[in-house]
Amino acid sequence: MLTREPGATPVGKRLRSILLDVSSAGLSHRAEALLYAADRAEHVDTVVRPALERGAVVISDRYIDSSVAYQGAGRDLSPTEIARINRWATNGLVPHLTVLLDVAPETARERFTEAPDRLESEPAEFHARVRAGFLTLAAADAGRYLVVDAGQEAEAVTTVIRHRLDQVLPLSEAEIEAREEARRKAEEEARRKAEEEAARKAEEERLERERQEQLAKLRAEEEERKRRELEEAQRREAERQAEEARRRAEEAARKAEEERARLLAEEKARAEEEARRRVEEERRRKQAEEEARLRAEAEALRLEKQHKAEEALLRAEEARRLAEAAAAAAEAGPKSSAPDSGSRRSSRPSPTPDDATVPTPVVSPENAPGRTPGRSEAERTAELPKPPVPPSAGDETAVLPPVRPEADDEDGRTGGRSDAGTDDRTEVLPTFPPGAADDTAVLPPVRPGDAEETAVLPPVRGDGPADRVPPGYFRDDAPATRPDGTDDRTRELPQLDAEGRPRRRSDWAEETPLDDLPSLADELLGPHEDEPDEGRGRGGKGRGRGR
Ligand SMILES: Nc1ncnc2c1ncn2[C@@H]1O[C@H](COP(=O)(O)OP(=O)(O)OP(=O)(O)O)[C@@H](O)[C@H]1O
Ligand SMILES: Cc1cn([C@H]2C[C@H](O)[C@@H](COP(=O)(O)O)O2)c(=O)[nH]c1=O
Repeated sequence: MLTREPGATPVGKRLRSILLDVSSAGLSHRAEALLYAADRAEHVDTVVRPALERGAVVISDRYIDSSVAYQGAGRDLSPTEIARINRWATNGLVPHLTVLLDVAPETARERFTEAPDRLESEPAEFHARVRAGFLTLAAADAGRYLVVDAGQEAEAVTTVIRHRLDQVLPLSEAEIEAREEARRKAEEEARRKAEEEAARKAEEERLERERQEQLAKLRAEEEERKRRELEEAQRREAERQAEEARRRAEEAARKAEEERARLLAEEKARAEEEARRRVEEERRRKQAEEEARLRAEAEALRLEKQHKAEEALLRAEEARRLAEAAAAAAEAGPKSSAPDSGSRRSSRPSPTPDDATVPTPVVSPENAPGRTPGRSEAERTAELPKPPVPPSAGDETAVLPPVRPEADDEDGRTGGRSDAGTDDRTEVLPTFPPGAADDTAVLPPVRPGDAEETAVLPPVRGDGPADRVPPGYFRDDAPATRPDGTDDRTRELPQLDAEGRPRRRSDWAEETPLDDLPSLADELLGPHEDEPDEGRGRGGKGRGRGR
């Protein structure tokens, strides 16, 4: 039970007013002390004791110690007398615990909420003695006092006081029930918290499991993704390697094909080159054979012509001798020699004494001795009838002396004889007069069908024996210039067309190695001294004239 002094009872209320009202100023200290004791006696008797008897815990705001401090220490009264009066007034009721809230008088004055009453209006020294009186009482009986610093926070003051009361005061049923309820609540709270904690932990564990499972799933997915990426990379690498291998194989095949093609091309080129070489060798072989054949033919022809020329010369020489013999016989006795001469040349007129030589037999294609059907015109004109030649005449005409220029006579003929003897005369051939040379150099055109006529040349009449042989027996000294300007003077007659113009040499008439062969005159008379060696190739025919 909470109660207070002065004023807890009706009498105490009226006493409080008397005591605290400032209008009571001047109240004697003993009256004041007795009034506070009277209030207390009434209070204990009517309030405290009844409460204590009911078993209540009575907490009273102020009691006997306030009178000892204020009226004993503060005033000029004896604290012991104040204490004895109050023990008497309360019949010796002493509290179990007295809590002294100690605070400085200045602090207490600052906490005033109302106008200070008559005691609060006392000076500071009064309040200082009151404070000292309390502390002395507390110090005198420390077991019953609890001195609390009231200058601290109110909650702190409360805690200190409650703590001390819990040690002194027994628990009430309500307090015991409250404590049991609190314990149950605490246990329930603890169980709830434990369950919540368990649930939280379970949830956390579940979440952790889920998180771990999610992590594991993510790791698995990541590993699967990496595995697939690795497989994809490996697949791509395998494809790349396969593609690379295929490309290399294709490249190798291409190179092999190129190498094969190159080898085939080389083989083909070699074969073609070999074929060309063989063809060329065959052509050269055939050409060599042809050239050999042509050389053989030319050599045979040359030998044949040489032989024929020698025979013709021998016959001419023999004819000349016969003519000279006939002339001598005629001078000696024309009638005796005439028959012999006439018997030989019954079909021809006898030569006159003025003739330098015997009449040259006219050679025609029909009566040309040794004529071979199918020969060319040139060949036919070169062949002369063979006059009778003594067996020994060939030896005499085989070696002819050189012709000396001074032997030529005024007419340009080479009828002079050398001092070497009779054989030399056969070396000196008559020079055709300008007119005669023209007759033989420019022949009438050869027409088809009358080719035989061009072969019958008119006899050349001159002073020398050679003038009496038909053209063709000996080569003309005068150059027979061809219409085309070439200087073929012996082997070929000029070829003229119907109008008398030189016939163009046919395209097919290619030059042959025979062109470079020495002519018959070359063989018989030797090379021309005034011609350069390099000119003897192509212009070999007809050289040696004028010798
Ligand atoms: N520890 C404290 N800290 C601050 N303020 C306090 C404290 N204790 C009390 N007070 C205030 O001081 C004033 C006086 O307090 P309180 O009434 O308890 O003193 P009292 O001495 O019992 O007064 P009264 O003589 O009128 O009974 C009140 O307003 C109260 O709130
Ligand atoms: C009990 C008692 C009190 N007093 C004084 C102390 C105070 O100033 C007042 C009481 O006022 P409160 O506000 O109730 O504290 O009275 C005293 O002088 N003697 C006493 O015995």
